[in-house]
Amino acid sequence: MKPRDPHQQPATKRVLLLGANGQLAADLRRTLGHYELVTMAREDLDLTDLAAIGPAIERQSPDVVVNTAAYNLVDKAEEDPLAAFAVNTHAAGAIARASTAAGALLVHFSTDYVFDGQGAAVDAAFSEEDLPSPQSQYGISKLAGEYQVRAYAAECLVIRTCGLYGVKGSRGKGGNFVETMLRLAAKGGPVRVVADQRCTPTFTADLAEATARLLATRPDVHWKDILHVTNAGRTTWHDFAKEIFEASGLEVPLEPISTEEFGAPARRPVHSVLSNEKLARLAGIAPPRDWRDALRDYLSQRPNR
Ligand SMILES: NC(=O)C1=CN([C@@H]2O[C@H](COP(=O)(O)OP(=O)(O)OC[C@H]3O[C@@H](n4cnc5c(N)ncnc54)[C@H](OP(=O)(O)O)[C@@H]3O)[C@@H](O)[C@H]2O)C=CC1
Ligand SMILES: Cc1cn([C@H]2C[C@H](O)[C@@H](COP(=O)(O)OP(=O)(O)O[C@H]3O[C@@H](C)C(=O)[C@@H](O)[C@H]3O)O2)c(=O)[nH]c1=O
Repeated sequence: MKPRDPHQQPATKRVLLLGANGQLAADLRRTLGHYELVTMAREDLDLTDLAAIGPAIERQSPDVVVNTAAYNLVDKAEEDPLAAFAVNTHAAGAIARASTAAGALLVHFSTDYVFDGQGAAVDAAFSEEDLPSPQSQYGISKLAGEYQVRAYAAECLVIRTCGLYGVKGSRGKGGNFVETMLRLAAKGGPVRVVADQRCTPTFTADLAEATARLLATRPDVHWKDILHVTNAGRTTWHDFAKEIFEASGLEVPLEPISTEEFGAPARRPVHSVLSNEKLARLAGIAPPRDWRDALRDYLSQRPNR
């Protein structure tokens, strides 16, 4: 273990990026590219092999470990919760222990699905101090992962985010919501989308930018903190789809439906808008732009698929 003065914040030099083939990782490779960046994907380290995690991280001797790896299949996790817990909870704990042993700060990502949003006002936004109440195996496994990380990492930052879409597309999900909507539109519709779940879809480029700023400035947060980082504003999945079609100049029949009508196996939060207030107040980092601007930027960057 490298000796560390807890009162001195070390300069970040060597960053180990886990989950390196994912969509968020693709943007982090760019925004963290000025560091000595070491990347590990599944083929380098299978995170379900808990015993392999410690030695693999120790070998790299990182100053910072950034863990983007996750089991993201929300519905499938209901029938195979152990698969979700293996990566989202137990691997997260092993990564935290290994980061502590290496003297590294751990940056770990979590989700709005730790909340249920029951009874939340339309204009409400969850703060980091609000009590989580996950409704799905995925959400429970991610919340348990947060606890593992905060219990075992000497220094960590848990970044909760929401509804990610990035140019690379989610590896776990095989794409993202925007691409799914455009694919359904290409078939002519009607596209039916839930209109009773409110959240803030977030462009991975903006999250990766905010993460890089957090690392660069080492702000006045306690390095065991949770921080919410999403694009600004709020919408429903239905209105997000509407905006995707409008911004793409597509006229597609779009029907609002209820969560019950959609009938997914996993329960999702009815309201999971996250407040970025702490990011601005403690970290002094301007919250990412409005979700509509981010979406337009994404649409201009996406390759023609
Ligand atoms: N996607 C979303 O909408 C949201 C995501 N988040 C969180 O943000 C983070 C990043 O998500 P995102 O970039 O979208 O996810 P991706 O699915 O794009 O990337 C996750 C990566 O984890 C890797 N992984 C999964 N299982 C293992 C394993 N056993 N061993 C090694 N690697 C593994 C995958 O590897 P491989 O490429 O080989 O499959 C994949 O590259 C995650 O923590 C997620 O929970 C939070 C809110 C919303
Ligand atoms: C494809 C589709 C989805 N939906 C609904 C299902 C769901 O409630 C919502 C969003 O669809 P998704 O498939 O993106 O849902 P989901 O996989 O639950 O998305 C979540 O992924 C995990 C990893 C997170 O952490 C969350 O922040 C969130 O982004 O839209 C429709 O109503 N119609 C459709 O045609």
